[in-house]
Amino acid sequence: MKMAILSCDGSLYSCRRLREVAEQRGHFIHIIDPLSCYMNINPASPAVHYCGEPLEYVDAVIPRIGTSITFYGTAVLRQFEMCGSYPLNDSAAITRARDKLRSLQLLARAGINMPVTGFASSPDDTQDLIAMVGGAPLVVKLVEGSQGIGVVLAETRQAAESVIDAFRGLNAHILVQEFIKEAQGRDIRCLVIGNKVVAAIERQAKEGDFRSNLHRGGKAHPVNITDQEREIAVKAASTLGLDIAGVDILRAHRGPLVMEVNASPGLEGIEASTGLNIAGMMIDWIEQHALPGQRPKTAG
Ligand SMILES: Nc1ncnc2c1ncn2[C@@H]1O[C@H](COP(=O)(O)OP(=O)(O)OP(=O)(O)O)[C@@H](O)[C@H]1O
Ligand SMILES: [Mg+2]
Ligand SMILES: [Mg+2]
Repeated sequence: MKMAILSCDGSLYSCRRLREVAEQRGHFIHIIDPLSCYMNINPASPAVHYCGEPLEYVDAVIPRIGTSITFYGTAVLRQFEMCGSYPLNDSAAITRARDKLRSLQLLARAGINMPVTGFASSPDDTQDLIAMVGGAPLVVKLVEGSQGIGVVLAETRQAAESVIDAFRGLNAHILVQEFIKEAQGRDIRCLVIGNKVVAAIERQAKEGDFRSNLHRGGKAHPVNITDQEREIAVKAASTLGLDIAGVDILRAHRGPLVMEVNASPGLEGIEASTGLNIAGMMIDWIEQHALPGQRPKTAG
C-alpha cells in the first residue's frame, strides 16, 4: 500500500516507528509536513500539492498533527479524505477530540463519567464556577492544551480566582475542573484501537507535581485495568469517532473518570513500558480497513 504520515517532525519516535513497521511490511510510506502542503479545492479533481507538485494518490494517511497546527493540519487531512485516502482517525474526529470542552460535552451526553467540569465566559461568573466544581482545590486547564502544559492546580479559592483571571487576561479558553485528589498524581492511559484497549499503562507524576504526563517527568508502568475501565475507554473513543485514541482515566473513589481523549497518542512511553508493538497494531488496522481506491470516508 502507499501510505503517508502527516507530521511536522519525521524524527519523532512515533513517526520513526510507524515508518519502520510499514516498510518492514512492504508498504511504501512517505512522511509529509502538513504545513508544506497546499490544496486545490474543487469538486472534479481535488488534489494535495507538495513542494510544487500534486501528490499522487495514497491509500492511507496517518495523521500525527501537533496541537499547535490543528486547524491547518486537519484541513490538509480533509483534503486527503476528499481524494479518497483512508485516514487513521478522520479529520472530523480529530477536530472534536482537540477541543476538551466539546469532547467532554459529547462524552457526558453518552453517559461517561468524568470530573465535574465548568466553563464560563464572563468574569462575573467566576465565583459560581468555582462553587460548581466543589470549590478549591481545583484544576484549571486550557481547552486546547497537551503534554500537561496549561494544566494548573489551584489549591485555594484565591489562587483559583487569580489563575482564572490570568488565563482570561490572555484570552485563553479554559475549563475549571474538580480536582481528583485520591488519584494521587496517577492516571491510566488506555490505548484504544477500534473497539479494544490494546495496552494500558499507569503514569505517576514526579515528586511535587500532580500531572502524570511523561513529558512532565512522570514515570509509567504497565497496569491491569478493570472491565469497567476497559468499557469506558472504548466507549469514550467511539463516542468521539476515533479509531485510535489515548484515553486518560483517573481512578476516583466513585469509579473510573475519563479525563480526556487524545487523538494522536504518543507511542514511545507506552511501547517502552509494555514492550508491545503498538505501531504494528496501527499498521494492522490500516491493512484491514483501508481498501485501495475506496470512496471518501468522511464529508465533514
Ligand atoms: N481533574 C483532575 N484531577 C486530578 N488530576 C488531574 C486532573 N486533570 C488533570 N490532572 C493531571 O494532569 C495531567 C494533565 O492533564 P490532561 O491530561 O488534561 O492534560 P493534557 O495536557 O491534555 O495531557 P496529554 O499530554 O495527556 O494530552 C493528567 O495526566 C493528570 O495527571
Ligand atoms: Mg491531552
Ligand atoms: Mg492527558
